[in-house]
Amino acid sequence: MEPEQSQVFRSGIVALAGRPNVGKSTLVNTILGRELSIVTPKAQTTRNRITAIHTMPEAQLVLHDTPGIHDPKTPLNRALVAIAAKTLEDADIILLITEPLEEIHREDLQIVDMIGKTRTPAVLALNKIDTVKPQALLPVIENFNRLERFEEIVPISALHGDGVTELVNILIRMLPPGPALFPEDEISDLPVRFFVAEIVREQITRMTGEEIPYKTSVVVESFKEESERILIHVDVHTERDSQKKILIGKGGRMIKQIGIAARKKIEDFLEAPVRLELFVKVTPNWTKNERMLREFGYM
Ligand SMILES: Nc1nc2c(ncn2[C@@H]2O[C@H](COP(=O)(O)OP(=O)(O)OP(=O)(O)O)[C@@H](O)[C@H]2O)c(=O)[nH]1
Repeated sequence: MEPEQSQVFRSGIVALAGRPNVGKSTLVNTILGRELSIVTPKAQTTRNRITAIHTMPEAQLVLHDTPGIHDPKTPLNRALVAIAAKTLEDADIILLITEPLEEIHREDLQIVDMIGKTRTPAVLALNKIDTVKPQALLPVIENFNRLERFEEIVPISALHGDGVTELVNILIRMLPPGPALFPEDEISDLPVRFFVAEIVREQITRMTGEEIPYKTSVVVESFKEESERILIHVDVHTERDSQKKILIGKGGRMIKQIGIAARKKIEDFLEAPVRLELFVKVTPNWTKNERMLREFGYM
């Protein structure tokens, strides 16, 4: 007997694209049902490509984060735009996430332009619908429909979960048939080091405000499993002495707080006791220097 359509297992890669703060991390967390990626109210915390894997009985979704599309003036931005273009091209589906604004945001149009240069089918998730009246949605949907780039436009609230199941079902239907790309118990193919760095970054963002996180790069220098606990040595690179001072704080108070909060989260994540050592360093021009961008994994 031929298997029914619904019995065919599907799997593939979904590239998540969207401006900072539209709710990509929140959506990934809602889909996965646990806190895996980093959610903060500050923009651009997900600078590297996060891969999250959601395995269901009938399908496996591999979610790739696409870096924001910036004016490619600096080497860092050029590297990010190149990664973005490749992520979109390599995916099975592009999922653009945005908010219901009266007019389409300029940066969304840039992403739509990039989508047009790929052969990848695209879906639009209109997030944060809990923040607008239902009648405000229709004109927004029409604006995006006119671009003729999206196979589906799905209103959702990533925060409250509305529409997320529908969205996932649409994505599953669009995936090619095929076996799971990753073993079932694997949530992410990114090394633990990456998550450790993201957790430290998140705490820096939470505790220092807008400016500092953009100017820092967090690198896990070593990760040793000892008998009693895991010893982790992390370097936080800043561009200037003034930023280092803010990060360290009066009498070392700031870095201590960041370290304590990050350690707790890392322990929750690894389910093991951790000793976290944070070192703040001044590495001038790290965002401008291509060699260092490569070293830090941005290229
Ligand atoms: N009201 C409302 N707020 C939301 C919704 N989804 C996300 N948010 C909020 O929007 C803010 C940004 O969400 P994130 O998930 O961090 O956004 P992001 O797109 O991953 O941001 P970057 O890491 O900067 O790319 C957070 O304060 C979320 O709580 C939603 O459906 N409704």
